[in-house]
Amino acid sequence: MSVPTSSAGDATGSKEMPSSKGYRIMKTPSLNKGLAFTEMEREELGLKGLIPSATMTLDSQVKMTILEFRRQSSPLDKYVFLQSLQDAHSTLYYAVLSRHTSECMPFVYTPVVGEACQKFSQIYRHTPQGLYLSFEDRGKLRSILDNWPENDIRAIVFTDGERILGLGDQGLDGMGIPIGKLALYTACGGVPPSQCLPVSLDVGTNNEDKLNDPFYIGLRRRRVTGPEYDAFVAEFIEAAVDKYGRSVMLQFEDFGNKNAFRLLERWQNEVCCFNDDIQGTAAVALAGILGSTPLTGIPVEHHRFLFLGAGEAGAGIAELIAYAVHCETGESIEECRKHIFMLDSKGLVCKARASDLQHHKLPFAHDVDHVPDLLTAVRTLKPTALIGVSTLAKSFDQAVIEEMSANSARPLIFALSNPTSKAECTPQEAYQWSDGAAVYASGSPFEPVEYKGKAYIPGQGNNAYIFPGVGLAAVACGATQITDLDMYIAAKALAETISKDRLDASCVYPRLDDIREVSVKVALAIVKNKYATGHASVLPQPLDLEAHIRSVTYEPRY
Ligand SMILES: NC(=O)C1=CN([C@@H]2O[C@H](COP(=O)(O)OP(=O)(O)OC[C@H]3O[C@@H](n4cnc5c(N)ncnc54)[C@H](OP(=O)(O)O)[C@@H]3O)[C@@H](O)[C@H]2O)C=CC1
Ligand SMILES: CC(=O)C(=O)O
Ligand SMILES: [Mg+2]
Repeated sequence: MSVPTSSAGDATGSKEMPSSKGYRIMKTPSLNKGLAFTEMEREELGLKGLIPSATMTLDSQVKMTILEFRRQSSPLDKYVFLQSLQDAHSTLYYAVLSRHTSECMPFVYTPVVGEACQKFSQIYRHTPQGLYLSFEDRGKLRSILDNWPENDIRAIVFTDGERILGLGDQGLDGMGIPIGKLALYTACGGVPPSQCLPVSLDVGTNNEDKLNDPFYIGLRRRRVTGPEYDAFVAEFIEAAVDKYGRSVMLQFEDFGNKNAFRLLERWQNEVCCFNDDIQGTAAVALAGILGSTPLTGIPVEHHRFLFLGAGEAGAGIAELIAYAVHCETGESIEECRKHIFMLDSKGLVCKARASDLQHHKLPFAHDVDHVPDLLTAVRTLKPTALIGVSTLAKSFDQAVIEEMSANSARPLIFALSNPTSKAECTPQEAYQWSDGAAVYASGSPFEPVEYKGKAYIPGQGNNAYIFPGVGLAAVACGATQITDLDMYIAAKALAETISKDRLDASCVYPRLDDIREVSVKVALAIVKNKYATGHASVLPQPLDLEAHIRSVTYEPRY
């Protein structure tokens, strides 16, 4: 990024851009070094007097900042503190996030980003953190992209805010999600922050509280639907590809499921895109299942799966499991789906309901009797793995977990709904009600648990283990397409990173503090596949793919 130049006589009225070069440098987050500017830089760049005389290294700045972060009193204060740091001093922000990933991640991402989205209008800080593309500006999106200060964008996360975590329609306030996800692209995947762009597609909201809130900063109208909605999304995607090129990676995030499946089908073979809630979640869940075999003794093809929730996450995970079993055993996908059952808000998805079911549920509408509730489904179907993607807090109750334990010596209990308040059960509950037998994972982070003198670490089964690696892969090889095979490969690569000591604590995911290395492994697996299948545009193929991937990663340093 270059230093903004002084310009007078524009639409800023009588106000002019500051003429001091040093001031403009310090106000540019990616150029600001704060107290780390050297004496020579202070002289040469006109910074004298703008900074106290002390100097500090990046290491000392990180130490000082993490202490200040810890002094913030509420979770939302911590979120705002980190966002303000990102706005003011981005190298320091990414250094803090990269070196204190497990400590800071809950305040950039789930669960606190959920509260931040609910209150996004209240905590809006008047600095551009991404692009807000309003339906009112349809027809002009391509030129609006030129207002963003960076031109070499490689990764975009975009949402229309309709299904923000398990918190429903947040309208424009859902922008907290793309901002948080892209912060993890950089902190966890090493994708350069200048190449990342968060985007909110503001098509209105059906959230009455937002519509009635005088301080809501989004479009004050009910959601755009139908052909106008599709045309607006298409205008954005085409504008992004036109400006940034065929290999710009577009991540659909937190769309409502009536749009998400259709949009993915429409665009997945045309541009480099994926839907994180459908595909990224699928890969992380499959990784946990593959990684659990040493604990359960059950390979994926011998599990019997029951899902609570048959939406984006549920259908995505179920289809990838079937794909994985098909790849492992050679059985047809249809056969592989027969081991997977789903409940939605109307009970068991089954053949008798076929005429009323959404398209994505039909492959799992088996010829079994309808049951209305989870406990009866567990009793009759006898699953060995229970996966919660329902947004229904506390739905895995004692009776359900006990019944699961009767079916399997080490039942898989994945309570993946976000944020924490929506988790189907806590790890404490899962371990206690299964007498320590459950192999548990959650979508949002939980503290380790001690049960009967043994230490358990609840793994975070969150797509954050996948999308930074997918993004890194796409950027490193200029991917032109992301496929289900990529997600299967990513899941296998992630499963291979689980260490013995994590497994000893019944945990089926690696340490979050190791995520940079994990993302390189995920990226390497995908990049190999992209070259093998002709979906890489960085040519000729680098000889050493891992070295190439590492060479494109960003390190926060001055
Ligand atoms: N851990 C992770 O990485 C991820 C977690 N998630 C979480 O998963 C949850 C679901 O997300 P997503 O699939 O995208 O959302 P969707 O809206 O697409 O699907 C939600 C599903 O839950 C079902 N459901 C709702 N209420 C009940 C109920 N009372 N009983 C049974 N089923 C119910 C819905 O039923 P119906 O179809 O009848 O409406 C629907 O099938 C969210 O909390 C989200 O945060 C999502 C992505 C990633
Ligand atoms: C993690 C995530 O993508 C979600 O809960 O929507
Ligand atoms: Mg999501």
